[in-house]
Amino acid sequence: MQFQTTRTLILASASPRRKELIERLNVPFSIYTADVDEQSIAVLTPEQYVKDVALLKARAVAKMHQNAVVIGADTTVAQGNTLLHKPADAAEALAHLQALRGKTHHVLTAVAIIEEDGRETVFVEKTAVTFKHVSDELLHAYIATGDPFDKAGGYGIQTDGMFLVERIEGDYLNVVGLPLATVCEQLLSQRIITL
Ligand SMILES: Cc1cn([C@H]2C[C@H](O)[C@@H](COP(=O)(O)OP(=O)(O)OP(=O)(O)O)O2)c(=O)[nH]c1=O
Repeated sequence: MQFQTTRTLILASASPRRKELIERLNVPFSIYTADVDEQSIAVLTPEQYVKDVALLKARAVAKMHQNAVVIGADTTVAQGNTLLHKPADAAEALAHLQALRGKTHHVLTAVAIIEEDGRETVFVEKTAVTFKHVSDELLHAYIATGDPFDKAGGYGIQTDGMFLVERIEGDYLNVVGLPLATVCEQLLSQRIITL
């Protein structure tokens, strides 16, 4: 697909997955990131938390690039009201994956769009993911690949985490880090991109 834009687009993300997905729109964009303190955000509900973090990321970049449309995102894994962030070490990765094993959890990605005039739009997409009843042996082997550590919940559905997944309900790309179809729909509706 080839979309058009006359605006300056910035992706406020260091995630290689988000970069690859935004590239599929075939419009020019740049990447800038700013350090944010995600721990400063209070967790009221998983929905509110991801929205606030996505906004924090987008605002930190928009502050320095006021003539651009800035897109920020945050992906978080929620099991009920418990959030499972990126694991700090192998023990935490194992704890996350054992907690997710044989059950259904939700992956929430919030996308925040800040326009040149400061107008903010934020939305959340939710995908239900059910894990298989996998063995500890498989979990150890998966953790040894190093894949869990830069990913919310400690797995990547698009990488070897695929061996843990029984089924999903909702947008697959939302789990990978950006619900591209909804992002595209939103950018079209705000006339940030056109056909
Ligand atoms: C559950 C899951 C998460 N993830 C990734 C998506 C996100 O990149 C990451 C969650 O961390 P985020 O904090 O959302 O993003 P990030 O730190 O990678 O990048 P930035 O803050 O600069 O935008 O987990 C996968 O790649 N696959 C999966 O299956």
